[in-house]
Amino acid sequence: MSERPRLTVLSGPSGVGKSTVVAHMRKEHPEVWLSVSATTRKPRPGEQHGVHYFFVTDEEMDKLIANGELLEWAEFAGNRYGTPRAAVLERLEKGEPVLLEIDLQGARQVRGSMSEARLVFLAPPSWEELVRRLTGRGTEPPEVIERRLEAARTELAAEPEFDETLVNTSVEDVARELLALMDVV
Ligand SMILES: Nc1nc2c(ncn2[C@@H]2O[C@H](COP(=O)(O)OP(=O)(O)O)[C@@H](O)[C@H]2O)c(=O)[nH]1
Ligand SMILES: Nc1ncnc2c1ncn2[C@@H]1O[C@H](COP(=O)(O)OP(=O)(O)O)[C@@H](O)[C@H]1O
Repeated sequence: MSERPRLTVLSGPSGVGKSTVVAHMRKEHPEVWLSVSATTRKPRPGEQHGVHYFFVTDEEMDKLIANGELLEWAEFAGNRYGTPRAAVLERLEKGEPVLLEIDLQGARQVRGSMSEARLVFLAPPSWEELVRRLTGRGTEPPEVIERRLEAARTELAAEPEFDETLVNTSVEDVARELLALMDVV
């Protein structure tokens, strides 16, 4: 156990399996606190306000940004996403392990503002497998998938900026590796 649990950032291209890995990990370790982001994206079927995201309007997002309420924020594939600052700082103060699942631009901002953060990159086993997962998820129309794959090329190229890389071949293995990196097990 380290003296003070650090902030861990998990990033990686859309469709690589971030949500799947995090959900698997938290099933067995609910003490890992996952920040709930605000987003202007519309909810997918089954997504709940306050659980998966805080779904906000453009005006509400403008206010969150203007009031300095976000630790970081970014525009990704046509929508804005941001991490509510207060909740993260509160958990870190209490010494709880904190996980942010955010995009590359957000990860860079956190690196700049919180030097103790550990940045973890989740990589696909191959480009073809990433396309298969993103397409197979069936949550986005083809033009949105295209946009996300375009972003994915930039994100994959930025992998060397991260402290650690985990390849998502097996959800179970990656979840275990992530827990170990977070000093939870
Ligand atoms: N910068 C930033 N990115 C976020 C935040 N929340 C989610 N994201 C990222 O935004 C991207 C799109 O998320 P989403 O629309 O849920 O699609 P999915 O990751 O493919 O399921 C992903 O890379 C997320 O990690 C946030 O608060 N800040
Ligand atoms: N290790 C894996 N092997 C095969 N399929 C996976 C794996 N991890 C995730 N998936 C599948 O890939 C798709 C995208 O995963 P998701 O967790 O939504 O990605 P992200 O949150 O990174 O956008 C989902 O259909 C999920 O079931």
